[in-house]
Amino acid sequence: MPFQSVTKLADADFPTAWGHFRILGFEGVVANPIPCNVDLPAPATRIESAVALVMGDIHAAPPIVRIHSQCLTGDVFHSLRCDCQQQLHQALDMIAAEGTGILLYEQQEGRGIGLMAKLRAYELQDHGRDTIEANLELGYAADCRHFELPAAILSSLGLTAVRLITNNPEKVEALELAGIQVVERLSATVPSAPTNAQYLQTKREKMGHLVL
Ligand SMILES: Nc1nc2c(ncn2[C@@H]2O[C@H](COP(=O)(O)OP(=O)(O)OP(=O)(O)O)[C@@H](O)[C@H]2O)c(=O)[nH]1
Ligand SMILES: [Zn+2]
Repeated sequence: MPFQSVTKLADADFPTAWGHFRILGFEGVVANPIPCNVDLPAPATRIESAVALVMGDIHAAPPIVRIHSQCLTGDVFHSLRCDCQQQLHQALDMIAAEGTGILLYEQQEGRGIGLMAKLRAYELQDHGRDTIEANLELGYAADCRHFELPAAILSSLGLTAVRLITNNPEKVEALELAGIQVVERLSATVPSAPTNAQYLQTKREKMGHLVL
């Protein structure tokens, strides 16, 4: 999906529990976005935003990168329905251990369907649907995300090669397509729990994620 523009809007000091980062804010304008829901009209343009947490010298060698999709329920409320919060913390632990790396936090809540639709999908899952079936029943694609904005941000940071923390082959493909070499894929697998076992099984069996 082509971007009309990708702009860096802010670059500030950012001390955290994991160490010292810079926090960068980016905005991208997408022209003629493909609608994600069959029942909703597509706007002429869509604005996407993402945050980059940058630690250390990211140009000395291909840095560790995590592209993390927003999950309010997991990241903020520590939900046990998914593995997002543990993945977020694991990635920040890995970056802190190396003293360098980038966490891209992109606002594609609920695999791009938005928070309210994700909560409605949870309701359907409570009645037996898996994550994909619930999205489809609400008129959405199984996964509405695309990863052009994170790729464009990495390019704008002057990177041509990274080590990517992910189990999702689509993220690797998206970066490679954008001319960013993924020289290593680092596993984003975290221990499963009874509350997220079916969620992880669907990712593995129906979405092709490399969850061990
Ligand atoms: N639609 C929908 N989205 C969900 C659900 N559970 C979690 N999500 C969203 O899924 C996104 C995370 O995607 P995942 O498929 O778990 O993982 P990934 O980012 O593709 O892959 P990794 O890089 O391996 O973590 C976040 O935006 C969550 O809000 C759900 O039941 N339904
Ligand atoms: Zn989550």
